[in-house]
Amino acid sequence: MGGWAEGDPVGDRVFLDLPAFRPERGGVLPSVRVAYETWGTLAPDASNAVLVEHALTGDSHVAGPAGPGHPTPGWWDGLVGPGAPLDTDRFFVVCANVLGGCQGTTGPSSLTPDGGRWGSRFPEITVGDQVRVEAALADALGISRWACVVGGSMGGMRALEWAVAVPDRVARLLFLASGAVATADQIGTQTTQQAAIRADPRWAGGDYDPADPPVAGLGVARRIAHLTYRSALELDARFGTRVQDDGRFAVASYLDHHADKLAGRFEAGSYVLLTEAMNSWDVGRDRGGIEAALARVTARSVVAGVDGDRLYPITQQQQVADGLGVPLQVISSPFGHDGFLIETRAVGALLRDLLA
Ligand SMILES: CC(=O)SCCNC(=O)CCNC(=O)[C@H](O)C(C)(C)COP(=O)(O)OP(=O)(O)OC[C@H]1O[C@@H](n2cnc3c(N)ncnc32)[C@H](O)[C@@H]1OP(=O)(O)O
Ligand SMILES: N[C@@H](CCO)C(=O)O
Repeated sequence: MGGWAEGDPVGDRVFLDLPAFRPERGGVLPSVRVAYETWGTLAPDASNAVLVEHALTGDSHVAGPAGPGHPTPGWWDGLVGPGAPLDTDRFFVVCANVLGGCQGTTGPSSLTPDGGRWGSRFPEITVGDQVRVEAALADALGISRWACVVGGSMGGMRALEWAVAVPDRVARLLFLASGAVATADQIGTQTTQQAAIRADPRWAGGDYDPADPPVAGLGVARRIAHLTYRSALELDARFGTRVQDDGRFAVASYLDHHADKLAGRFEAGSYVLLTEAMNSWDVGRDRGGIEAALARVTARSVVAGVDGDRLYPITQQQQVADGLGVPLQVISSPFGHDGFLIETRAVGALLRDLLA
């Protein structure tokens, strides 16, 4: 299907410094740094730009190997590159680390002007705030209208917010494995994850020592989250009741592994802040409700979900598809929510159709 290959041109992570930013719920960030990567070449009229929005623990590194500033290989590696669905011979692909994140964009682990870390002083942020920062990035890059905005899960929220907040700036939209508003189930599992982090004494109210972070709490949060990202059937088929030589249930060992990996690459402060932004997500707030908000969208849209997704059930994408007046595309996958990351062939086919 194409995709990034050794030797292909890839953008290094670059930074844009923005002036003071006022989040909608109060407070002020005296400056905001945005870390982003690009692939391909921007057309002289800037008409070929595609914005890719990463999910909760993702970053700007959509494609390419792991490296400095990219703790993991590209999370949609096969989808970006010459001849790939996001064909870098045609498109200029942009992905920025989200406001509040921890892979180069300003977040709770960033330094304040007084030289300390933001920690608990970091203001509450919303998905709308995150998109306003991305709009400033688009302005700086000279992109007045995206050829396409693409996102899954938390990235789907930002993609939809773009298409609703500034419809004239989004020509096409791929909304994947996400919802128009947080559900009680999502808020419940995410606040439980936050509670696990807060219960770690190292959390210190959010002002933890960066040399001794609350990895135990973050690890428990990831275990809970990871269970919601996969399906019960898949886990049972893979691990069943198997006990490893080290005495651990195989599934517990698998979750330990994912907990350790996340704790090694992610900040607990960003985890709490970003899950709270997801908890407050409601595209219809202050817009007369979800239906009225979706009616603002002018982008040619594809809405897709994963059939076994227990976290963002397909009914949530059906609501968005109905509101946008498009058919719902269902990706069949045993993996559940993580299907949006794993089923790149199916996602690629949707992208090719949308961008044809
Ligand atoms: C846009 C974004 O969201 S970006 C962020 C996405 N990336 C991540 O979240 C990174 C964490 N990983 C994941 O969430 C998922 O692994 C995905 C979606 C990326 C990939 O899913 P899959 O390919 O199905 O991988 P899977 O969940 O099976 O995990 C494989 C890992 O588990 C390990 N593993 C499997 N069984 C066991 C076990 N019994 N004990 C310990 N480890 C185990 C494998 O060795 C492998 O380790 P590695 O990733 O260090 O190589
Ligand atoms: N594995 C994804 C799932 C959230 O959508 C992540 O960690 O971002």
